[in-house]
Amino acid sequence: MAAINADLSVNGYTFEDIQTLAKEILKHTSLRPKIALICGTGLGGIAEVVENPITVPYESIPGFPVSTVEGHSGNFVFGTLGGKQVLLMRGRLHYYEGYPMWKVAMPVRVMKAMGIETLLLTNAAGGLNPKYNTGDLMIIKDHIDLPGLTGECVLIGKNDTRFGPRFIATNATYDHDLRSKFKQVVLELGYGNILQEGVYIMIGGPTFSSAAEARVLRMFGADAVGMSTVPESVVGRHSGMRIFGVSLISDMVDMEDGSKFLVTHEDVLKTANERALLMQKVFVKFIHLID
Ligand SMILES: O=P(O)(O)O[C@@H]1C[C@H](O)[C@@H](CO)O1
Ligand code: HPA
Repeated sequence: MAAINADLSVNGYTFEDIQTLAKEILKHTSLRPKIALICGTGLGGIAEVVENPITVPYESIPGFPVSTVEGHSGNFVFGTLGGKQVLLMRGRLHYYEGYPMWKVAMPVRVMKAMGIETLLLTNAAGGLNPKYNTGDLMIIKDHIDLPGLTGECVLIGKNDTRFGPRFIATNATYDHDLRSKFKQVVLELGYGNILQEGVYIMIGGPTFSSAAEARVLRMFGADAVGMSTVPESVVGRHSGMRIFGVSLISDMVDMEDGSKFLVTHEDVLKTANERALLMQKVFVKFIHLID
C-alpha cells in the first residue's frame, strides 16, 4: 500500500524534492545564472532577445506543473541578456489555476537551488491610481498580500529552515538599488512619461474586480491590482534573494457603477503585446546594470 501522508500542514515539496528538480533542469545547460526573470502575462517576448537560448519545457521536467493560462508558454530559457547569464521563466503558475500557494511559488525555491540570487518579477496589472494610464510601467515599491492577510500566506505550513526562517520581515522587500537602476534605464530610453512607482495588491482571481472591490483596494492604498507576484516575492525574500518587480498597467480598473467597460484577458494581452518591444529594450539595459 502507498504511504499515506495525513499531515496536511506539510507543504508539497520537500527540500530534497526541490534539489532534485533543480538538478534535473540544470542537466540541460552548463550556464549557471545568478539572475532570474519571471515573465508576466504576455511578457514572455523578452525571451526573444536572449542570446544563445537553451529552452527547457516544463513537460520535460519530471514532476513540474504546467501553466494553463494563455500568454504563459511554459518553459525555462537559459542564455545571455545584457551581457549577463540569465534564467527566464515563461509561464508562471497562478493560484486561480487551482494550484495551492506553495506550488505557485515552488519555482522560486527551485531557482534558489539553481544558484539564483536576484529575482526580477514582471506582471500585467490593472491600474487603480487615477493618475495612471494603460501602458504605464509601475515599479513595485511595496505590496499588499491580500490572500496572505486573509490566511493564504505562501509560507503557511511547516517551515523547513533550510529554505529560510519561520518568521520573516516583508517590509523593504523591493530592492532600492534595483529600483533606481530600472528608473535610470527607462528615463534614458525616453519613457519617463509612462514610469510610475507604486503599491501592488494581489487578489486571488480569476475574476477581475467589481467596481466596489476596486474602490476598496484603492482605499487600502494600492496603485495596481493583479493575480500573481506576491507569493514569488515572499518566497524569494524568505530564501534571501534580492527582489525587483514591475507591473505593466494593462488596463485601468473601472471604479464607477454602471460603466460599460468590461475588461478581458484579451485586453491584457493586447497591452502586453504593444509594450513587448519596449520591455525587451528596458530589460537588456537593466540587466546589464545589475551586479
Ligand atoms: O501573470 P500575471 O500576473 O502577469 O497575469 C495577469 C493576472 C492574470 O493572470 C491575467 C489576467 O489577464 O494577467
Ligand atoms: N485586475 C486584476 N488583475 C489583473 C488586471 C486587473 O484589472 N489586469 C491584469 N491583471
